[in-house]
Amino acid sequence: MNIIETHDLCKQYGNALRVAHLDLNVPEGSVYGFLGPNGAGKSTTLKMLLGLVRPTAGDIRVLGKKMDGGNRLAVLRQVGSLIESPSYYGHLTGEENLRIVQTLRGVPEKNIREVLQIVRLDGQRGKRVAHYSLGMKQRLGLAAALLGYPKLLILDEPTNGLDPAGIQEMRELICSLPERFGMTVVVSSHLLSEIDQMADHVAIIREGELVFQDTLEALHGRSRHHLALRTTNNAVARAVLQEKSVPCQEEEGYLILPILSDEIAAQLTRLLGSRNLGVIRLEERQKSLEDIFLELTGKAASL
Ligand SMILES: Nc1ncnc2c1ncn2[C@@H]1O[C@H](COP(=O)(O)OP(=O)(O)OP(=O)(O)O)[C@@H](O)[C@H]1O
Repeated sequence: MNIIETHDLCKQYGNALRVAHLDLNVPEGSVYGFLGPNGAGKSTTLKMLLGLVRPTAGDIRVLGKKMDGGNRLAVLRQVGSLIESPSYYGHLTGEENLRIVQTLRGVPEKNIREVLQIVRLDGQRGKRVAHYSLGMKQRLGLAAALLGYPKLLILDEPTNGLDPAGIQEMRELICSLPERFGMTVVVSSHLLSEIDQMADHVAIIREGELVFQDTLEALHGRSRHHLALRTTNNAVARAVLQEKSVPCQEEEGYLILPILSDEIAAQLTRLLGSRNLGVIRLEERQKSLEDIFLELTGKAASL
């Protein structure tokens, strides 16, 4: 079952279609990484899922219900979110801040202690939030999102601005939520490496359009092995390969071929030698996830 389904979801700002015909399927119990370069439309999409931005066109179903006027509030009661920097009262303690949210949401008081423990802020609960580090503030934001033990958690770039230790901690926390509490987590990022370490399903968007949606495993499956061949005359070598029906394409001075058995590779190098071609390099390569991200989005993975 999919906990979120969108169909033909669009958002237009001025004349520009910033989110274009998105069909998203978020499986229940997954950590669903929503990946794309800056400005690709991630925040706009997540805000539409939460009813904070009105779609120009398309349908959204969350927890099996269509997100329209009648259902919206009932659905959102089962959804927690952290969008942009969390807001808080700096002069109040972490616990006092959570008490305000707890009262507004009408959830049991005992949840405050529990979520403070989950985000490992129980030792700092009496400290004023103005004196919290950025990582602590971010964890407090997550605690507020967790207060009602939502079925679905939507987090927009939750590791933005955190130091490496804070990032690692947030990542571990997010990964643990489906198993510990049966939650589904949608988490956006512009960093492939981050999604690679957190998610089991991935959607990649580019300029508002979905360019990939599948399991993380399927994304890894795209990083195929291949052979790279460099000879003293690639143009002639290419013709020889064609004669032998070996598909190849030229990339930066190398002929790129599919993986061949040792025996066929040996035959091929002998044949090239017999045509007076020297083999300078014959190496096995694998496309990295970064290469795939670049192919899909036109942007480097770390942008
Ligand atoms: N309220 C708005 N009015 C006009 N244009 C907007 C508005 N909100 C977003 N946009 C534009 O829509 C596009 C997508 O923005 P969005 O914030 O959704 O991207 P993003 O993928 O979340 O990027 P980032 O990682 O930088 O936050 C951008 O070109 C942005 O300028």
